[in-house]
Amino acid sequence: MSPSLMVPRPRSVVTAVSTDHIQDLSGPEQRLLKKLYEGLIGGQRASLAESITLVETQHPRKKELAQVLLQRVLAYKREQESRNGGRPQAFRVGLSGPPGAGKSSFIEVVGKMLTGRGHKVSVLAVDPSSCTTGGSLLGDKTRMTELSRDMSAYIRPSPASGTLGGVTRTTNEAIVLCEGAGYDIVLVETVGVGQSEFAVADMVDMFVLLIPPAGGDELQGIKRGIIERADLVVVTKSDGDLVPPARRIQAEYTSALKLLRRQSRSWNPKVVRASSYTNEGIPEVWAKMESYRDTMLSSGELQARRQAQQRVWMWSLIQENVLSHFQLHPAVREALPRLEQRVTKGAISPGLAADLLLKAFASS
Ligand SMILES: Nc1nc2c(ncn2[C@@H]2O[C@H](COP(=O)(O)OP(=O)(O)OP(=O)(O)O)[C@@H](O)[C@H]2O)c(=O)[nH]1
Repeated sequence: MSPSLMVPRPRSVVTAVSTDHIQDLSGPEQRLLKKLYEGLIGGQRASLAESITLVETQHPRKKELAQVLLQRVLAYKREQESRNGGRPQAFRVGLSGPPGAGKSSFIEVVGKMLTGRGHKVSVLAVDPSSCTTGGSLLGDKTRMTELSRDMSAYIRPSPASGTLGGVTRTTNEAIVLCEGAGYDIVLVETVGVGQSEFAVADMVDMFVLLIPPAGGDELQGIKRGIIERADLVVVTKSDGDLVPPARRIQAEYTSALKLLRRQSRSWNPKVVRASSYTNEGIPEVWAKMESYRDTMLSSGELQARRQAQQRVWMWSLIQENVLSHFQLHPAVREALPRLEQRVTKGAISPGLAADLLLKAFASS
């Protein structure tokens, strides 16, 4: 993109973030940020919840405040990490699977096991249905009832509205806030619908696919592309009558994974079975996750993955922002309906229309 097409950033954002200060913030704003920051790093759930609400806001000034808060939390996390020899302190795990795969039951038992072992666990949801329909695949029913009562756990439903891009951004930011609040395990849950799985795979250290032990049609919804992204596949509900089909699915996925391109030089994706009802296989699943983390940390791949994710995240923010500036630009808005109509009728080529719109955008 030529420099003339670049969108100037609103000045106030630049000032607020780069100086992190004080002269730009009013007294009440400073007090609010101080209260949130101190509460958050003190591990208070109410402050964490309020901080996540702040990053989810659409309000322009509050968005700026959210960025200031994030900068402070990031600085705090960097300090903590450098004390930890540069190793990330938290482990981010993405969990996905078709509706009814047993995700919430799985997260409930794994989450309880982990808090029982002294971990602090947060669960964030990315629900693409709330973006498109305003309804929700993940949020409507009561899920993870026990874990939600656990003081060492924090469960946050998906933001109720916005584009997938917007939800992705706020989830990325919510991860940072959870880690600042001392949650050492962050689980990001999504359903296997639309692009949300790929978005989640791009924001975590490890991506886990949950597959129910049912054949045929129910598995049709699982995209090949997402299986390639899985570091671990868990065949759920492996109990009672479901053990034989669970074994069969395990064998099928094990051979399917062998044919796929490896994502990591040090880790081979595995397929395991577990039951949230009997708890069988649950400690083993966690042991595999830990072994993944140790392997990827010692090979340096985990750190490299995070660095790459930061870049991807930045570029997707830029794309989203540039596009919305473009769409809101007065000259573009004026020319767009007529040009769109002419393109649809075949009067001019899409390329020419795009050029004209970009010129209109760049010229004023
Ligand atoms: N037999 C058996 N059933 C299970 C197990 N885990 C979950 N289920 C059942 O499977 C159904 C779906 O479980 P959920 O945990 O709600 O699945 P989910 O993937 O979170 O579902 P959505 O919220 O629709 O995305 C429920 O009826 C559960 O009781 C299990 O380990 N064994």
